[in-house]
Amino acid sequence: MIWVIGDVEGRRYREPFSKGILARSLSITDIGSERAYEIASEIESKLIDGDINEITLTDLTNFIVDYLDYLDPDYAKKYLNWREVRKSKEPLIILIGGASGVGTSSMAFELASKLGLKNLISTDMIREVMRKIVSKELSPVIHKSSFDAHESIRIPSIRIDSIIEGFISHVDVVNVGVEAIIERSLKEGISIIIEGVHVVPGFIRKDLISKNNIIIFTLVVDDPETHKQRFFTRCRQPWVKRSLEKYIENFDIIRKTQDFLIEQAKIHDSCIIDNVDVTETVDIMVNEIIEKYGGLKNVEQKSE
Ligand SMILES: Nc1ncnc2c1ncn2[C@@H]1O[C@H](COP(=O)(O)OP(=O)(O)O)[C@@H](O)[C@H]1O
Ligand SMILES: O=C(O)[C@@H](COP(=O)(O)O)OP(=O)(O)O
Repeated sequence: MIWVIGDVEGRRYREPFSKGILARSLSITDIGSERAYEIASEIESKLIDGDINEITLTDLTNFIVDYLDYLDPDYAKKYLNWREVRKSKEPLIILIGGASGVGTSSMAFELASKLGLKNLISTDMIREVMRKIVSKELSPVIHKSSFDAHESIRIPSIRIDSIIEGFISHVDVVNVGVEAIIERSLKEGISIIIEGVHVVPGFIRKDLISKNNIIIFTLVVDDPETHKQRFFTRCRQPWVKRSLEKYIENFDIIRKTQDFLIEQAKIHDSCIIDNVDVTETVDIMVNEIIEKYGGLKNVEQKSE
């Protein structure tokens, strides 16, 4: 048995070396789960061959980095960068927005797997809970979708496109719930990914979004045909209950909401990603996170 020695607030602890834990921590590189497990086994064998049955977490990390560097310096670099990110005293809160069907749910899942983050919530789910609390009479807009919320606006404004007005009203209400999740995550120190059409640059309270440990991405699908196909691939899954018709009928409106999201992302200088290739989308998000968050040991609020 190899024991790994660490300390929390000066109190020493030890836990058995686990190839599974080590393999999962290598997910940030592009090694792939099978090879990651092989590398974890190779590292374990080297420790045993070196008659090491107790090792500090720091020495184990250095041992892993040296072995990764020997295999491929890029593996070591990605592993080290990610460990820097995880040293921060603040939780990592990742917001992934985008019009319906662009891939926010799928990319959130891929990113969570890559980063080893356990908490992931969709704004659709937040909205569902809020719908139970707020009646249709009191807030008709929350009981609609983002792309048909305009139908619930009782007195449409003459100054703004009614579709965008409906979208704004719908997003604004759901954001009360989104902000509650962000506040809870900050309070508890929980890293989380929040994804969905209701994550819109400029809609989340400035005192929250200005924190350096909160990062927002806007996914888009530039090509309309590719975007439309996404609804077909999603509805192809036998367990998916949402009707394809509803999205195809409202496709032009959904594209209009995407144009609004792009406008908002540009105004608020937030990262826009054309979500065409899964690996590329995830790599862009990982690199952005490491760049923005990696050097922060003690996260402080950005100056106003
Ligand atoms: N980068 C991508 N390349 C190919 N297909 C994708 C990509 N991102 C998402 N998809 C697929 O598109 C469909 C819609 O994605 P989903 O995550 O459900 O969208 P959203 O949550 O934004 O409505 C799903 O079938 C998903 O597998
Ligand atoms: O409100 C909306 O635009 C969609 C967002 O869901 P995604 O398409 O982004 O999953 O929710 P809906 O009411 O269609 O279930």
